[in-house]
Order: sequence, then structure tokens, then C-alpha cells
Amino acid sequence: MLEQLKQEVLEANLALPRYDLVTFTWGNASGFDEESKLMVIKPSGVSYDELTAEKMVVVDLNGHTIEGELRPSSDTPTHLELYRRFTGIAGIVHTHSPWATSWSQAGLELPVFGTTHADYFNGAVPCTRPMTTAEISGDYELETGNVIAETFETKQLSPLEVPAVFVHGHAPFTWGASPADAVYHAVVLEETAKMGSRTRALQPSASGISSALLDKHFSRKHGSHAYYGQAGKEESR
Ligand SMILES: O=C(CO)[C@@H](O)[C@H](O)COP(=O)(O)O
Repeated sequence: MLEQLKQEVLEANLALPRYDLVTFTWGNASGFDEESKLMVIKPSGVSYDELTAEKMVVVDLNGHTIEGELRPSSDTPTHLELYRRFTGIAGIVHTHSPWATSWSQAGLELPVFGTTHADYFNGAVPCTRPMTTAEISGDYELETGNVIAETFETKQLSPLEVPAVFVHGHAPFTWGASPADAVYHAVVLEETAKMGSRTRALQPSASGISSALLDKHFSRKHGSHAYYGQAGKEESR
């Protein structure tokens, strides 16, 4: 079942080490099928060079495995909560990419320091609040999804316009209209986090570009970025 989505999710997972976003088995990518309300996600603990479409795991919104021999990613509850809470997304990526993870560990939001950021994210990339002891000792992955959604609701941010978040003390999640879109945003986030780290080192008082410049760039670029299609070749919408 969902053979096409399994292939897309496989390609998205294989792109994570290709773009140096993960080490060992860290991170994961998933895709969501709106019609069947089923998610395809990477199996837990499997090396990226061993992944195949057949090893992908299909789960329903309650987290029940519908198809697949292997255990779904340990982050399955987080992915499912985001598909439930963020309308219109169909791909999610979680990495431990070094620069974005550094902002997550610092508990800082990433300001819009420049137009590279503004081309893809319509505002600062937020960081979630620290989770409570009860949340950590409860269903940690489910609560991670909840605190991400709570962050966007509290800040009145559109997940479609800022498709990225730093989870406090953990690492980033990104999402998009497809698994490939979510990977694209993960690459952009890592690059803008690197630039942001260096900007702040050069000028600690740097506060970011004007809202006029942000609006100019985001409105011109949003939704038109290239993403890779079959066989990894660059395509543009
Ligand atoms: O964030 C974490 C662990 O801190 C996880 O994302 C692992 O990095 C990958 O777990 P699996 O997807 O292999 O279960």
C-alpha cells in the first residue's frame, strides 16, 4: 500500500545524510496521505544505507502499525501530532543538524537576519518552551508534538509560512507540502542557522531585517522554490 508515498519518504530519508543533516541513525522523515489518513515513516534505528521502500512503516493516526515488519521511528507520536494539528502539511523531517541543533540547545529563536531566511520563512524560527517534568516523564514524543503546536498557536504563527521549529534542548523539526519539501526546509534551516550563528558572533547586537524587506522577499519567493523529484534531480515548481 501507498507505494508512491513510501518511495517519496525513502528519498526524503536518503537525502538527510546526503545533505549532511544527520549522523548514524539520528533523525527521520515521514509523509502523510490525506485520503487514507495514514503516515509512512522511517523504521526506528535502521542505518540510512540499509533503508528501502519495503522497510518503511505505515501507521494510522492512532499510531497503530498498518503495514511494516519493523518498529516505526521513536518520534512517530511527534510526527502524528503535527499532522493532526497542522492542516495542509504532508511531509515532516526531524534532524540533529549541528547549527540548527545548537539554536535548539540554546533555547533561542532564529531572527530574520537576512533575505536568505526571508525567502523561505515568513518570520523568526521559534523555539519551544522547556517541557515540564510531567511532560518529559509522560508520553515524551507526543508532548513534543504538543509543545510545538502550542508554540505556533501561542505566537499565532502559520506553520505553512514558518515550516520549522527548534525543540528546546533537543533539535529541529521542519515540514512542508511533501516529504521533499520538508527536506528542503531542513536544508534551508541548517544554512540559515549557520549564517545566524556567524552573524551574531560578528555583531551581537544584530536584530534582523525590516518587515518591509521580509515581506518583499517572502511574498516573491514563497512556494516557488526548487525541490528534487525522482532520482534526486533538481526540479522547480
Ligand atoms: O531525536 C532522537 C533521539 O534523541 C531520534 O530522532 C533519533 O535521532 C532517531 O530515532 P529513530 O527514528 O531511529 O527511532
